[in-house]
Amino acid sequence: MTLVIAVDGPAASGKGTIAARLARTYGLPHLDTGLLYRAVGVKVLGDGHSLDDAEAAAAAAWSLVPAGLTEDERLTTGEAGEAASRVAGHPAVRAALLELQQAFAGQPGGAVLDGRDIGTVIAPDAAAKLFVTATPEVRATRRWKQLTARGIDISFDAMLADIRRRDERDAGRGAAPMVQAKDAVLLDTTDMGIEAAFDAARRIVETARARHGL
Ligand SMILES: Nc1ncnc2c1ncn2[C@@H]1O[C@H](COP(=O)(O)OP(=O)(O)O)[C@@H](O)[C@H]1O
Ligand SMILES: Nc1ccn([C@@H]2O[C@H](COP(=O)(O)OP(=O)(O)O)[C@@H](O)[C@H]2O)c(=O)n1
Repeated sequence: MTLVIAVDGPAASGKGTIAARLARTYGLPHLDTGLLYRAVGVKVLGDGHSLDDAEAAAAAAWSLVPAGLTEDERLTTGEAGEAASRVAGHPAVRAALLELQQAFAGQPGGAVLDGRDIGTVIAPDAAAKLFVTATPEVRATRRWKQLTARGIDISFDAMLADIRRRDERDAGRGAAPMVQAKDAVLLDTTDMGIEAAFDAARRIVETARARHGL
């Protein structure tokens, strides 16, 4: 068994920060799977299609080139997050992105992936599974600070409404809904700073490593 770490959770819970630090700590490659859905959503909009057009979204997903997504600033906006969550509801889009994610998780040396369905669908046999969460208010505050620091103008109330809407859509969809895997450990970071959250995450991974002899 290899060390595959699945980090799932709702928007702005800190899963990406935790996943990136775990990857550095254990010397593993990291895939932010949200970027794949963001890239599909942005492509659909850029091509002038409706986000409800499952066929156009699936075509965008099949033609996706994952290289360079982390450097693409267009994928970090609130609109990209919203578009991502709309196209993510199409089963054909999820099917198109499945193989790529499973290949990443299946690398011989192990991997860290963060998203919504890593522990449930992409890597159900992952050695360590975390479900990172925090209250909507705290998550909206984190995302608001992150976006305003980049000069993006959005009110806190609009941010909170965005977060709540996305939570509802992601948890309520039929295809691979956001849900904590039965064997995932819940990490509520509402009252934790980044350091404390990371320490807690590392302890969860250490326990899983010991259990699997990794
Ligand atoms: N425990 C924490 N306390 C305070 N801020 C945090 C914490 N974890 C992450 N952040 C900050 O919140 C924002 C969203 O974190 P991120 O890791 O991108 O979330 P996600 O990947 O779940 O959307 C970032 O600006 C990050 O630096
Ligand atoms: N594994 C994943 C990752 C993201 N997504 C979708 O993509 C959207 C954007 O994901 P993200 O992880 O980039 O969003 P944030 O949590 O960073 O705001 C989510 O709201 C989900 O709808 C998904 O369905 N499955």
